[in-house]
Amino acid sequence: MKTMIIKPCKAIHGTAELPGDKSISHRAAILSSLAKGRTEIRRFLFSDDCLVTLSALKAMGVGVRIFRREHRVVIDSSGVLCPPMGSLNMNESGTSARMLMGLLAGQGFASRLTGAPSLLKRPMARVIKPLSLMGAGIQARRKGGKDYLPVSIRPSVLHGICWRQEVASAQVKSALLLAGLFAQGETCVHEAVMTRDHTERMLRFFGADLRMSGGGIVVKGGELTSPGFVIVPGDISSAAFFIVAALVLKGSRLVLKHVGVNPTRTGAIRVLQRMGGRIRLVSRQKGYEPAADLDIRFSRLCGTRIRSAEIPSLIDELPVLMVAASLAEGRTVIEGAGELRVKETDRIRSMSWNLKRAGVKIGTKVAAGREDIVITGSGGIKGAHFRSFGDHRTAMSMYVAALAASGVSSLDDPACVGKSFPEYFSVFKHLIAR
Ligand SMILES: O=C(O)C1=C[C@@H](OP(=O)(O)O)[C@@H](O)[C@H](O)C1
Ligand SMILES: C=C(OP(=O)(O)O)C(=O)O
Repeated sequence: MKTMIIKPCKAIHGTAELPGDKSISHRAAILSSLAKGRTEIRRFLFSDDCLVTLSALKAMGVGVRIFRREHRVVIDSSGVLCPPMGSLNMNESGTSARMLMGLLAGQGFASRLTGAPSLLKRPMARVIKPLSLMGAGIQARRKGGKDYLPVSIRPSVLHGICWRQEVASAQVKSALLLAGLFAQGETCVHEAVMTRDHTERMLRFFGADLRMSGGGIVVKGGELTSPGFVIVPGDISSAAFFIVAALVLKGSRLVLKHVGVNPTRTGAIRVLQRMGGRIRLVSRQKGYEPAADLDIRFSRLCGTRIRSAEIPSLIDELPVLMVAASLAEGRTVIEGAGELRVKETDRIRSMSWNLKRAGVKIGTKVAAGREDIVITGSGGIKGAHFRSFGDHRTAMSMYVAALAASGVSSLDDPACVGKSFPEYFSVFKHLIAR
């Protein structure tokens, strides 16, 4: 898609039901493939990344039937994976790469994972190190003393370990828990800061022997049982763009239906409420994952301090929170934002580049191994030519910034939003038009 021209918009209005959660869609597909029999996944997210996971599972003999118009996937599995022909390409999906590495480490066949150039630059030692301690035979491409994709995985006999997380990463935790299903003994993961717990919830939903013990998550090997069907709630990370747009565009009122509100994912809501954002959770729905409708009204935002311990609960929302901070009154400090440097692109660099163009005062401060972002909000930004840097969250964030800007903007490579939210612009058009 060529450069998109974006005109400022007065307000957004209406009700929308957003696509299913990306993290939960990946997990639903993987666990359904490990459970013998049929599982139907409803409201599955058909984005580039989740399709990567489905293709990899299909390449390992899992029956995958896609009903796109109904947002449904039907998985038929024997409960046992088969050796894939050739390499499995993870394209740009870090979640697929790291979680499948954990899964493949414990299989009785060899495999190889590769990916697109952006993924080949992302760190893999964080997952290879603990998997190797479990006995996995993983050979990575080494560059500058660090591990990257492609990786080759030898069939190995795994044994459980007790692992204290060195990086607050749900992908790493999930890889270890998946490997733990195929390991002898118990596998235990301790987190200093809790990350999204979708894998734990989904494993329990599929009957795995998983419990909390001594502050750690403990899983035992064993078979999974399909619950028959899984309903994926709406993606809070996708909702965040609409929430910020409704908060900053004067006179807006928006209702988002059936959004996942797992507390390990709702840090952005808490931060925006702290900034003065009027966001209400209504019609709460219980289940293996909690959900709710979100009612959002235009609000006057003020700056805040986001603490390091909050980062895992809002990591993917940070780019759009940076937009909210730019449009707020006063200073916002985001402590310990360094993980943003190792996403699809360096999101501190991509967002700083764009926001500076929009006239925002933004800088970083590095001290004692921690990187903070400091934004001085002035209540307004100006239109400019924005760049996606090939990164979906940067593109979607700068689209929101452009809607709120004074003057026309443009955005290159808007098609990259397909990684997590192919219908992004059409949902916005519907809410702007009303
Ligand atoms: O587990 C997951 O589904 C994810 C975890 C996060 O990554 P990290 O585990 O690297 O923090 C997040 O950024 C990613 O979009 C999805
Ligand atoms: C970082 C992301 O995903 P992944 O790590 O799966 O590539 C994201 O969706 O913002």
